[in-house]
Formats: sequence, structure tokens, C-alpha cells
Amino acid sequence: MDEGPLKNKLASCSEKEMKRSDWSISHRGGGTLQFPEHTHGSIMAGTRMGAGIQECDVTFTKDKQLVCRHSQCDLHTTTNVVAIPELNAKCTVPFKPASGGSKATAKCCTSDFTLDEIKTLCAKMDASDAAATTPAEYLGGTPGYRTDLYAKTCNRVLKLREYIDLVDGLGLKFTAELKTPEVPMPFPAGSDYTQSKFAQQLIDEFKAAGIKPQRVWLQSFLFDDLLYWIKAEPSWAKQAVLLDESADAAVTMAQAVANLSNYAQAGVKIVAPPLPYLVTVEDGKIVPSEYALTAKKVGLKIITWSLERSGWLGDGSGGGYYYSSIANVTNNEGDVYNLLHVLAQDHANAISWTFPPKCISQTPKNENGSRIDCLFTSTEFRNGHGISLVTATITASNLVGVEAFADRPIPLAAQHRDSLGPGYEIRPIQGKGQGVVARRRIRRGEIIMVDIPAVLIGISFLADTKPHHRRRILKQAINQLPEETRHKVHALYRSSAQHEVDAILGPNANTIMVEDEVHVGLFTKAARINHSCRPNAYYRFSERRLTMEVVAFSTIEQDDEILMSYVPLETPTESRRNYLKEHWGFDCTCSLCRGSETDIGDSENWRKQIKSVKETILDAKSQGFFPDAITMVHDWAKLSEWDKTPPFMPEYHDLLADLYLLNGDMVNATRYARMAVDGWVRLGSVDDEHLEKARVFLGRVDQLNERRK
Ligand SMILES: C[S@@+](CC[C@H](N)C(=O)[O-])C[C@H]1O[C@@H](n2cnc3c(N)ncnc32)[C@H](O)[C@@H]1O
Repeated sequence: MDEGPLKNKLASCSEKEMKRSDWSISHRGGGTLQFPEHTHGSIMAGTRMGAGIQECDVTFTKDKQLVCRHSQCDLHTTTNVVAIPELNAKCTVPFKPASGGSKATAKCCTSDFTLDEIKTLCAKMDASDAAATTPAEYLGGTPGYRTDLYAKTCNRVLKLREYIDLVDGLGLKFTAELKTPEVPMPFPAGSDYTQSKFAQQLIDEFKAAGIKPQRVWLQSFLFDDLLYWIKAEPSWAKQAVLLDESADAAVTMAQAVANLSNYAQAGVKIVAPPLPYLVTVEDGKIVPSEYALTAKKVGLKIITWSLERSGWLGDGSGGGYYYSSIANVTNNEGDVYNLLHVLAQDHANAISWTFPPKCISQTPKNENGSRIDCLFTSTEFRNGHGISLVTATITASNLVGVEAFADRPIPLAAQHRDSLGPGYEIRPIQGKGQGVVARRRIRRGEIIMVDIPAVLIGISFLADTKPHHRRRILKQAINQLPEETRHKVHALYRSSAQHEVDAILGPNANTIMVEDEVHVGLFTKAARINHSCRPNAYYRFSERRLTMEVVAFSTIEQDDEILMSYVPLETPTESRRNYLKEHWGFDCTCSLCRGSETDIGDSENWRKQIKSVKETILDAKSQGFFPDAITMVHDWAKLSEWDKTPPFMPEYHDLLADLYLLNGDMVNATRYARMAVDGWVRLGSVDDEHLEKARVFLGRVDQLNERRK
């Protein structure tokens, strides 16, 4: 990849775990560079790589069962069908060897076989050898940048329903393409299996599996299929996708662009052109094309395809079809990221900010080059609560990419919690101003409060901007919020500083990590929680949902004050006292600041031990000392129980499950993986990413158990 800020930024992430995102849609199951497509293996590989949405291309068998195949007639290149003589004989065109200069041929369609017959096939990498003189040779031809390694065991072709159950079990979303039939419809001629029956059958299978339309993106290249769904199944058509490759052959690009407004008027919401339709080159740079700009103008959302399909980009080919509109700036493998970056940047504008972003360019300080910080305000955020972000454009773009701004239905356990009403109230507390008090008994590990930021500010902006400039932008950030939220922010003002914004943010903001940068967030409810050195609560922050959740360390009785520690628990007493005085403006009076020397000494000692055990666990894990790490995890739990700051249970069970698996102890790995899934389900966090990860992990453990039987 060419040297530059993008390469530096990407390199800084190279060792990180993949994060699941709806911005990443698996193609043909996901792991298709290595795994036979549309199989259990490729879906699991796509899931591990972070796909939030999984694809099944849907076609039908001779007995009208729906199966996942990239095209109706690709069985000869994606399975071993030609090597099974009695099935090869049933192909539309049975295998014919290469001879006398003519290539080997075959054409085998799903509609040539019953589902039972298809289920006897083994999927393979999509390839064939045109010079083959035997069926076995014809199965070869996999390009060198892919591998047949995972096609050595038999992966079965998936039924649509099997795909639905698998993806549902993983907690992911679906995209199902109604593959344009390669046989005349109705099939067979004269029957009642028409194109609209096929289009309806696809939806019916999702309905039968109990899947909600919001989790499914239907796709088709046929405008008529979209029109059918819009009329017959409007709730499923809301996010149906019209695939568009018309400018490849049918019409000119100008006509394809002109057609976009017709689609929008007909009720289509999303178009999906291939990558080259969306970008062009201006002054040597990749920029959005006329097609992309027009689609946005007429209100269409865009999904595109397919990032993983090209061969080498650096072999002089300019990247082939998918890079055809940017071929003159495509010459190495890293250009895939340059293309993706342009699409991602464009994405930041996909959300309609309530005010035009106000940007401040920072001077370049390090090898990451210059960054632009902007003030972005959305008054729509979370049902009109609103948010002002003051951060780098790339951070805003990435947050949009992971749908942090999208309103999603809250998980069932959270709905149950909400139905009980808030477990706390805000009231005056002697000597502390306001505080948060339990209205009922709160269980250990329960989420007490869910809060979202009114203002979120990147630390670089705070560090690099001149004070008067910084205050002006932050004042504007607050003023642009909806009235109710603005009032809540102003209510946090205490005349402890000369400037109003400083007096609001200084004693009320929390630090959180967003996109690997420290940010300062103003949470108007959580800002009412007072400090204790022996807290009964702590917070966790979800970047993906931009939400803070305050969790109970221990059982909290009705009328007890809810308290968090403003400093890391292991901070020595002297530093804690000074920090609270200097930064928060109060004298620490809690038992660990004012208690007896022995009490303070004991506690400091424990907390130091807890910190050191936690660090040693990570060290032991990274060096492969798994039994030691397991022993220390149990020690850590005991020590923190004594300190009344027990580990967060689902996370603790995740860690143990992982360590036991690494140590080859399947019984305990399974036990803790189950406990982790149960724990995450019961917690009812608004961010279900951990739950999904725990489910994927349990799925992997179950699969390993199955193989060992
Ligand atoms: C995040 S606010 C907490 C809510 C605040 N009490 C209020 O009235 O909005 C932090 C401020 O609360 C006060 N505070 C928090 N914990 C305290 C404690 N343990 N003792 C005395 N004052 C405290 C300090 O004035 C501190 O700057």
C-alpha cells in the first residue's frame, strides 16, 4: 500500500480483534477466499471476520425447495456434481472433456435436481479447469490467491431454512438475493410456479422461521421483483435492494443515472450497483461518481458489491472489472483500502446532520498527518434526545458505519427492565448537592441506569485548540442540542469556573474510548452520581450504541445512594485525595480517605494485588501459560469479592471459557461459554455485540465437541 496517513492508521489496527458491523456484508457466506461458498464453514468464517449481515443467494430445486447458490446454474463449478456419474447425467449439459482445441464444458442447475440429490453433493471452491479431460480434473482450477484447503472435507449445500437458522442463531442479519432464474418461468412450463410465487416463497420462509422484516434485506436484479414486494409485502419491501448492473450492457451510464429517480418514485429505497459505478477519478484522486451523488440526491440508500471478488490489483491489470472506473490510480493491493476509504468517508454524510458540520483543521503533529475535527449535531439522535459530536471526521464516519446513530429495538431483557420503571431517582444529598438514590432493591450485576451523551468531544480537539476557540465551539455544541437536553446540560452548571462551558464540563464529564481515542462525554443523568472510594456501581460504555450503562457491583438496598469511584480503584489514598480535590473540587470524606491507617493500608494492598493479578493473567495468556492464567482468574475473583468489587460476571465467564478452550478442557470451556451466554442474555445490555460473540464462541465449542464424538 502507498505510504500515507491511511496506511499508518490501518497499521495501528492490524493486531486488533475484528469488530462486528452491519457495514460489512458477507458475500456468498463470507469466507469465500478460503471456504466453499454458501456453506456452514464460509458463514462461520464471515462471522469471525466481523460480518454483521450474511448473504444467501436463493434459487430453487426441481422439487421447488429453496437453496443457497450464487446462481441457479453453477453446480458444475461450485460442487463435485460432475464427478458423480448418475447426477452428471441429469445436468442441463453433462460434463464433456476438452479435446481437439475445444474446452471442457458442463452446465448443472439446481433445477436439474431434487433437494435430496443436491444434499448428496459436496461444495467446493468456485472454479473449473477448462483444459480438463476427466471430471476429476474439471473440479480443479482454483486460483492461487484462494485455497482448496477447507474443501477437503465435505461441506453440504445449504437449504435457505438452514442458512436462516444458522444466521439467526449467530444473532446476525440476513440478505437474500432472489436469483434471476436461468430457466423460463413458470417452471416447469405450464405450472403455477411463477416468478411472483418464487418471490413470495422467499419471504414466506423467513416468516415461517419467525424472522422480523427489519433483519432482512431482500435483493433482486429484477425491478419487477421489487415492484411485486412493494405491492404484496410492503413491510418486507422497506429495505429491499434493487441490484443494478444495467450500465454494463443494457443502457448507458447516463441512462442508468437517469433511471435512479424512477426507482425512487416507484418506492425502491436502496440501490446496489457494483463498485465502479460509485467512484471516479478527479485530479488523481478517487471521488464519488455522478451515479453515487444522484442516488443520494433522489433519496436512495446505497449498498455495493463486491470488495473481495478481484484478483491481484498490482499485476498491471488495474484491478479488473471492479476497479474499472479507477483503473488509472489502481496499481497495488492496498488500493482496495483507498477505495473503501472514499466509500466510508462518503458514508459520514449519509446521516443528515441537523446543522452543517463546522470544521476546524488541526496542524499535523505526527506521522498520522493532519486531521479535521468538526462539530456534528443530530437533534434526531435517540428519539429526539440529540447529540453534538466534536471529533475527527473519520471518527464520525466510522460511528455512522457501525450504525451508532440508528435506532434499534431494545433487547427483550432491557424491555423487561424498562417495564419495572427506573430503579433510581435523583434527589438532594446532604453536603454533595444532588445525587442518585435507589428506589427499590437493585440486584448485583443489574444495569441500574442507561444514559447517552449529550456532548461527546475528542481529546485531541481539547488538547490542540486554543481556549477561546474551544469554548466557542463547545458553546455552539450545547446550543445546537434540542431544548430539553440543552436545559439538562445547563442544569449541571455550578459556578466553579469562570467560563460557563468549563463549569459544565469540568465536574460532570466522563472519559470514554471511542474509535481508539479518549473522548470526554457529558451524560446528564450519570453526571448526578457522586463519588465513593467503596463504590456500589460502575459504568461500561458501548461505542457501538454510544450508550453508558451503570451496573451494580453489589446488591443495593432501597434508599441507598448509588455511588461510583471517580478514580481507578487501585489509586493510592494520597493521590486519590489530591485528584478529587483538584479536579472535582471536593474533600474526600469516604472511609478509605479518612479511615484508620490499617484499614487504608489493607485496602490499598488488596487493590494493588487485584491490579497486578489482572495484568499477570493477560501476560500468562499471551505467553501460553493457560493453567496459570486460569488459577489467577479464580484468585482475581476471590480478591475482588473481598473488596466488594466483584468481576463483571459475563465478562469473567467469557474469559474463563476462552482460557479453558485454549487449555483443551472442553468440559469447562462449554460450561463457562454457556454461563457467559446466559449472563449476557440476562443482563439485557442495549449493545448485543458481546452476547453475539459469546454465542459464536459457544457455537464453535459445540462444533468442536461434535467433532470429538
Ligand atoms: C459528577 S457531579 C455529581 C453530582 C453532583 N453532586 C450534582 O449535584 O450534580 C460531581 C460533583 O459532585 C460533588 N461530589 C461528588 N461526590 C462527592 C462526595 N463524595 N462528597 C462531596 N461532594 C461530592 C462534587 O461537587 C463534584 O464536583
